[in-house]
Amino acid sequence: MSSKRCTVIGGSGFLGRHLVERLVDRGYTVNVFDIRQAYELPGVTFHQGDLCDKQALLVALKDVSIVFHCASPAPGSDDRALFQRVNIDGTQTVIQACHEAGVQKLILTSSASVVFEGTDIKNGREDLPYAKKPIDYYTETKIQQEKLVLEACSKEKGFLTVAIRPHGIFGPRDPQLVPILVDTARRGKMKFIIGDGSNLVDFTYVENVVHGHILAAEHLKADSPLCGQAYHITNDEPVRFWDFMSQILVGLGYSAPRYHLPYTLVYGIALLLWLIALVLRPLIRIKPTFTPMRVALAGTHHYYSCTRAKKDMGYQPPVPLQEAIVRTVESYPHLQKGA
Ligand SMILES: NC(=O)C1=CN([C@@H]2O[C@H](COP(=O)(O)OP(=O)(O)OC[C@H]3O[C@@H](n4cnc5c(N)ncnc54)[C@H](O)[C@@H]3O)[C@@H](O)[C@H]2O)C=CC1
Ligand SMILES: CC(C)=CCC[C@@H](C)[C@H]1CC[C@H]2C3=C(CC[C@]12C)[C@@]1(C)CCC(=O)C[C@@H]1CC3
Repeated sequence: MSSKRCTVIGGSGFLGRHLVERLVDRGYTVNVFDIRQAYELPGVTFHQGDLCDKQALLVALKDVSIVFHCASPAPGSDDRALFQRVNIDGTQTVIQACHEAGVQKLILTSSASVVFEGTDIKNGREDLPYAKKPIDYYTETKIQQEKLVLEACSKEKGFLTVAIRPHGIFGPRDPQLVPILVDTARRGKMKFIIGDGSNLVDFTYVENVVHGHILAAEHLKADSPLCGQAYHITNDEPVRFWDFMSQILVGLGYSAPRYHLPYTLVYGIALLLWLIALVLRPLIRIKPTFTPMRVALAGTHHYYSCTRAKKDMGYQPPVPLQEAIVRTVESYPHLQKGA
């Protein structure tokens, strides 16, 4: 079995597709397994299916030595059953399928949010405890998913696992961050800064996240410290949340937010709106822009140390933040003001 044959589960998604493209550039033979086929690429074989279906997975894992698992329902969904089915039950199925297919390495895309509870994290390391009160169902199931994958690591069985924890991934073709931001600006709701605007956050360029995944796959060996461990992968340049948002907005021709609102006031209003939406749910479905989770993400410090990744796999982010922002803004001409 060639060590350069791999399958990317979730390879049609934002991160997955960037990963697939880079793997192909580096001479890997790549299978994509996803519930949808979003593109075609020479040298890449697509397998359409649900990762909860072991038989479908086994076809895509045949003769493969490395599996990257970066599939998940979108974090914005509030479908608890879907998160449980895909992130927990489905990940168990992925692990079983890897065993049966003789896969040697499993690289999971986890999330730095597994330790975030809505309060400040400054330079957080991987040994922070998992969140006892995760901010949403998505994060709750990402925690369980990471535990499953790391506990499955077994040198005896020749099955090695590692989890990559990125934070705030952005870049070309991202369907979340820039589109949500522009949509909010177009609705005239990007006028306010929550808090004093000094909170630092990690935003990580997608190519740097891809680099971290490939380094992890290539350094994961029976005698390496990576076995069964989690690694933060960020741009290693924490930035003020509101400066980052403003740079993207101004780059696309919109005004930067200017007026400050107290954090506790906005959080309280978001909590009230969330409760109202919950009560009215049997009658009408409302999706407020300002959810408590979003307000917490926009108004607290949450940045992480990637010292462990630097030490164990020689990680350094190849694309600096300013260049990443320019590349990202240029990649969204259709979201420019007036376009
Ligand atoms: N975007 C971000 O800022 C961050 C993302 N992550 C993680 O990175 C990973 C990739 O995220 P994105 O690329 O942003 O998401 P995405 O939504 O663009 O990609 C996810 C892919 O998974 C596929 N998928 C979903 N359910 C599936 C199922 N049952 N069977 C097979 N495929 C399925 C989707 O079709 C999609 O192509 C996820 O695990 C996410 O939790 C972690 C931290 C931050
Ligand atoms: C670092 C990190 C985890 C980023 C995640 C991405 C999203 C959660 C953000 C992308 C756009 C952000 C955004 C807001 C909250 C967080 C995001 C959805 C607001 C809704 C916060 C309140 C506002 O004033 C408007 C913001 C629009 C953009």
